[in-house]
Amino acid sequence: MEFLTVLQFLSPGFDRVTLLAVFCTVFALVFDFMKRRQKCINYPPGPWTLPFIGSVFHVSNNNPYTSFEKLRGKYGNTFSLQFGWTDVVVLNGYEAIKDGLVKKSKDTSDRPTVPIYQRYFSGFGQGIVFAKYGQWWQDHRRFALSTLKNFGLGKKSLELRIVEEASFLNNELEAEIGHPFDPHFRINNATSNIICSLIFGDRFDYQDTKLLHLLEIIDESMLLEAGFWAKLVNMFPFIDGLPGPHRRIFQNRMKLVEFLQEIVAEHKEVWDPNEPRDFIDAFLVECEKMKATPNTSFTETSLFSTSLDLFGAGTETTSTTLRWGLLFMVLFPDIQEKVQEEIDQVIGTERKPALGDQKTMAFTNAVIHETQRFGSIVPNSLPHETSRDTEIMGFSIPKGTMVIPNLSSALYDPKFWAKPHEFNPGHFLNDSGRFVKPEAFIPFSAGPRVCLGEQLAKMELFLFFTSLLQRFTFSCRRTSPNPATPAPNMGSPAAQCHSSSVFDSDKLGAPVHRCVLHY
Ligand code: HEM
Repeated sequence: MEFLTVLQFLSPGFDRVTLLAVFCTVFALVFDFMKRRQKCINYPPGPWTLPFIGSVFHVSNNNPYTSFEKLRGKYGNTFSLQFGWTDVVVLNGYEAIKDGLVKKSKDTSDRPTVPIYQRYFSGFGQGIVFAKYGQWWQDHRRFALSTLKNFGLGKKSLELRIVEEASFLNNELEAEIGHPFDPHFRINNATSNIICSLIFGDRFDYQDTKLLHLLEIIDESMLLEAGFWAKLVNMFPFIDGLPGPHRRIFQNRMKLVEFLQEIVAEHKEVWDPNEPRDFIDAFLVECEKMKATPNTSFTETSLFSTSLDLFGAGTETTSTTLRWGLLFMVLFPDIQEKVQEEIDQVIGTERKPALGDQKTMAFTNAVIHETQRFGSIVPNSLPHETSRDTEIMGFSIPKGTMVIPNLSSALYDPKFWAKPHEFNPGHFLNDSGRFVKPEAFIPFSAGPRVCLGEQLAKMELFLFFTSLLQRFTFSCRRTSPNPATPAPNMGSPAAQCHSSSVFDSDKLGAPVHRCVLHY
């Protein structure tokens, strides 16, 4: 107020509100001008910007991929944007993403401070997903990976757990014969049960209303986090306290924390440090070990953020990919038939699928990979940030710039894919029908921040997908409109066929051993 009084003294006749507005505008213009000067030497080109809002209006909220493609056509594979006052560089095509995330990984592996997550995590440490690039992230990522390995990642025990869960899922779907139903949360429940087994040492029944509520919460939060309001709050953090849908994100977060608090309390009652049963037990052992270390990041509060990261990241992603897979089977029945022929040949009808089958099931493997490529469920990865000045594709990028790896642009890069905009399992098969993986296949991103759950997700995708297709045939309900050919990059398949995302099933008699599940 002192400052305003001085201004008022210098400009008599103007009221305080007018003076404040004039001052803010001048400040914004000067700040914007200084930023432009700072960036102009060899900075990636980009569209024009406006003070305060930057170039955000050049990017569609519903389909950023199309906007990025337009901008890429005009400015090239490495172009710049400005979201509010945040400088952003978008990397397009496999070559630019590899240069940015792999070759310059030491410079680009930080995460930006996203205001909505800053509030989201306040008091609970950084977790892993949005942790800054440094000791905390390194310690927690390493601990999570090695603990998940100890509890079965890549081992037979976890494989058997997934196969068992796939049977539960099949039973659930079978129980719906003759009734219309939506598979969304059952598949979520199945994938979430795998990560729950690793973190909490337990699974949840498909009728468990508590878990169902939590899965709905995660689903809602993910939609809200990608929505308009969250973007607005990230650009203008000061509106964070205003009412709006973004506040649900914080409320949902608290519900998840409360759920975890209960589970941790139960664990502590029967905790034996010599025999950790799951991730929570192992984390508590680590907390005990590090108790005497000053400023240790292994505390009970950080257990919440890390576990929630694994729980959230490990549920929706794999489940969404599986639902894309089912939708593609509905849309391409000839491909579904070929997958089933391979299943019948290699696995048969009685034995349960095993990971070892993968090497003799080139076509099924190709279909799963093509589902991931064409579905592109995390189209822009997670945002990165430069932790020091760097150079990507010959452009100078200053420290503190947000880097968006446009993963879809690599997954549809015409240099690597013969028919990038078609669902074509042939992309992963060579002339003699053997499975091959082009290097531009990066749905899990690349570099040090590559998805921590890649190995787990791959195990789950193969075992769940083959189990489902061993038991069922998926097709469009005779009375339903055919689900529209999906436009990928939209995240969830339900977004494409909302009205028809209900399955209906009826059983065919012998000699066909599969049930038909109708979309
Ligand atoms: C099909 C399934 C999945 C896909 C497509 C996927 C994709 C991704 C992508 C694109 C990233 C961002 C990488 C980057 O910043 O460049 C990521 C990060 C991450 N994912 Fe996944 N993910 C999947 C499943 C999982 C599962 C099952 C887990 C559970 C263990 C998981 C845990 C994580 C974590 C913890 C991170 C943050 C890594 C870090 O910042 O160091 N993901 N994932």
